[in-house]
Order: sequence, then structure tokens, then C-alpha cells
Amino acid sequence: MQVRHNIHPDHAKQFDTAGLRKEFLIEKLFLADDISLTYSHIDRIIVGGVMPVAQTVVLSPELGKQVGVSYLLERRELGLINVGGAGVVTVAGQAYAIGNQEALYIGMGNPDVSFASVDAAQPAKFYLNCAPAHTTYPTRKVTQAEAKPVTLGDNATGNRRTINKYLVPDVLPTCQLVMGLTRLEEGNMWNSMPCHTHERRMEVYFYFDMTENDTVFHFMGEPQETRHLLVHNEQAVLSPSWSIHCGVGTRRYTFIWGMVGENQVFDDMDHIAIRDLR
Ligand SMILES: O=C(O)C(=O)C[C@H](O)C(=O)CO
Ligand SMILES: [Zn+2]
Repeated sequence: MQVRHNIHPDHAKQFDTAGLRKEFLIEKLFLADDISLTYSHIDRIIVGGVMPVAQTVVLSPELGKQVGVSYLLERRELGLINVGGAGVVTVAGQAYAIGNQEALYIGMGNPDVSFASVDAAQPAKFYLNCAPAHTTYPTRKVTQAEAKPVTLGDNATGNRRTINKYLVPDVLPTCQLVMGLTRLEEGNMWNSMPCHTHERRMEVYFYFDMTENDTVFHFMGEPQETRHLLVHNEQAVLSPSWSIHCGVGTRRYTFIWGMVGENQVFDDMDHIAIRDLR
């Protein structure tokens, strides 16, 4: 498990490109028949990917030992969205078929979790966020149809997109984790602009559905000290609560957002007027 530390905004503004990427970008999430996890000290979120191909991949007790318990979900909850081919996640002996862009919430207290693909030629890619939990809420699959959509933006400003809220209080209870997926419409390249911070939650953006020749210029930093990171397909960016998080692509794309922190109030955002950005 890789470990990332908390970064003060006064420190962050000193970083060069390599420094920013080392602290905030997660470059490789999917390894064949393996699980890749990054532990961030920002609200202790774990960000990861599981890509079973020819084998079933398990959440091993060793991962629990790395966070000081006997299995990873002893004191944690986990949310995942599949961005690959059809897959199956088995939790406590119950198999959940998770198709492309379907989600699964796994409650605290589940020692036995495994991941498999239906077809090795089109492996499942489970993108996951995992956070400290205080109680056990039921494990549940959430389909695209069950997610709560909201469409924002305009073609004229290049930010027409649908935010699909999968793991939010309106859909199911979780301890702190909220997750969803935002799909940009054709010809629209801007996400989350006008941008915001949220003092009470950190957030992770995972960009996918991009060609190898496209990129997203992801903007971060305090609103008057912005920096950018060049993000490629299937990479994720950690966003501390002091940082804006928005981006513009060379072509439309889709991204998954996940948040943890003090509250689960989606609209509790500190909006920043575009003219005030620096
Ligand atoms: O397109 C957007 O705008 C988003 O997806 C914004 C995220 O949902 C977000 O940042 C929530 O705080
Ligand atoms: Zn946000």
C-alpha cells in the first residue's frame, strides 16, 4: 500500500510539477490479477483499483495488518464502481454481479471479500474508495438507474454534464463515504466549473473513458494559488479540503468523485466566482 501524507497549502504552492504529481496524483490503479491501494492521511481515505483477469482477487488479511487491524474492513466501509467488463464481487458468501458503471457499497465488518471477472478478455475494473467507519450499514448494489442524476452546465460554456449520485444518503446509508460519477456530454470539456472547495470534506477525482491521446488539465490549489496536473486515462487526483478540483479535457470524458469528511451534504460547497480565481 502506498502512503501519502497531509500537505499544508503553504507547502503545496512550492511544489514543481514532479512534486505535485508525487503528492496528489495516483498514476496506476489497475494491475492484472492484483489490487493496488493508496492510503492518504487526508481523512484516511484509501483509493484503489482491483482488476481480476484470470484469477479471483481477495482482500487479504495482510491488508488489514497494514492498517493495524485483522482485516481491511474491520473498521472501514468500501464503495466501488466498475469501469471495466462485467464482474462479480462476493461479500460474506453472497455474489453481486456488478456490470459496467454499476456500484457496490460494502459495510464495515466484512472479512471475506473477493473480486472476479466474467470474461478474462474484458476484465472488470473495480475503482474503490474506502474510509473509516463507525457502524455497519447493509452491503448493497446500486445500478445506474438507482443513482440520482442532476444535469448541470451548458454547451456554450463547455460544461454540460450529468452528475450521477450513486452512494449518497438519498440512495443508501453510509457512515461517511459518498461517491458518484459525472459524464460530460459530447463537445463539453469542463468539469466542476465554476469551481468550489468544501472545507468539510476532501475529495478524490478518478478520470476514465479517455483515449490514450487525450488528457485532462486538472486544476488544484487554493483558489488564488491554482496549479495544474496533467491527468491521463484511469488516473486519480487527491484533493484536500483547501483545494479547488476541476478540469478541462482535450475531449469529453467521465470521472468518478468520492468524498469523506465531516458531513455528506452534497451542496455544502464554497463556490468560487470565476473572476476571483488566480
Ligand atoms: O461535475 C461536477 O461538478 C462534479 O462532479 C462535482 C463533484 O460532484 C464534486 O466536486 C462534489 O463536491
Ligand atoms: Zn467537490
